[in-house]
Amino acid sequence: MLMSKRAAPAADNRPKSKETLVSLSNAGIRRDGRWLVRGIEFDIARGEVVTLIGPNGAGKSTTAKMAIGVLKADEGSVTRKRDLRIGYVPQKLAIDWTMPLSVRRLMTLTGRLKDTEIATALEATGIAHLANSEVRHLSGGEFQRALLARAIARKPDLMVLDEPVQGVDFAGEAALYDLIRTIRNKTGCGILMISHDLHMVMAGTDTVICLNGHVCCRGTPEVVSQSSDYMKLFGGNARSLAVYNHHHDHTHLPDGRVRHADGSITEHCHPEDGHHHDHSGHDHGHSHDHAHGDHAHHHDTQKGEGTRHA
Ligand SMILES: Nc1ncnc2c1ncn2[C@@H]1O[C@H](COP(=O)(O)OP(=O)(O)OP(=O)(O)O)[C@@H](O)[C@H]1O
Repeated sequence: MLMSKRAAPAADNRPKSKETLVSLSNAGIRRDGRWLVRGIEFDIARGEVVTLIGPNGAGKSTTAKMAIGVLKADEGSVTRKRDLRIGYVPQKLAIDWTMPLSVRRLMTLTGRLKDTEIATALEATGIAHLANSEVRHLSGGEFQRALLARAIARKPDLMVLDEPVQGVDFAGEAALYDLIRTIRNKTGCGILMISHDLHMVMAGTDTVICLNGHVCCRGTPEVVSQSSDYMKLFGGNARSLAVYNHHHDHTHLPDGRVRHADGSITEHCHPEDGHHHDHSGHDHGHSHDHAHGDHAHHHDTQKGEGTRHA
């Protein structure tokens, strides 16, 4: 399907030479009698950028929180390198925007930092000149840079970035992805990034994992970007075509069982189920013919709307 012509969804063929920072094995989170995500399998190695994509409500944030231990897996296992240092940039930040807050203060809200550490981090994200600026006056791109600076100041082994380009215009977005790549190259940290826009993942991602309550598919973005179908969908006019389709032929029921196209119900997916196909020739669209809850199956991501969550 869209990520890889050959790779089965659960198979992970990446070389294992680099130090593994986090490893999820058959991991799932259950709330109110419903599996939010289930059967999640992936590793993040040092220096690797893994991006989770999927529609709204697919479980991307839930999976990231499970990976870093904010949420505990209800089944399966999540293992982290000993003393793993994590820099987390959440999707939403509980900030009282009516209160004055400088960038410098934002950096130290959750822990002390030396002046030199603050200066180095702001320098690295290109906003050293904004150290004393009011956070509420920052542009979307500057705000995201401030959050990145805050995360890298503690020299994490793993950075987790939940929608790191929200509220950022197109040019700013490209610059931010460059910056994220530079941080990875300079520090060698692993990066787990979340996006619901397939276009975004082209920038410097090693592995894309498409979620929809479970791992639909995974692979390198190169495979996608080199395919003529991808070009048709995303080339040239990529921004307005940030809609992805892919085909599922089964439904994950709230109790974890699976209902197939023929109406039969089994405990697990069949190997030949939709997201397990060899998808060569598949259009790189993403049209779900079944529901994993009530999320939208086509989504056109509009950026630059300044969605800063308070
Ligand atoms: N604590 C909770 N209790 C019950 N349901 C929850 C809880 N947290 C999240 N959910 C539900 O789990 C599903 C996955 O949520 P999650 O935030 O992980 O999705 P997402 O892929 O990050 O979505 P988005 O792209 O909209 O940010 C959603 O349907 C959400 O409503």
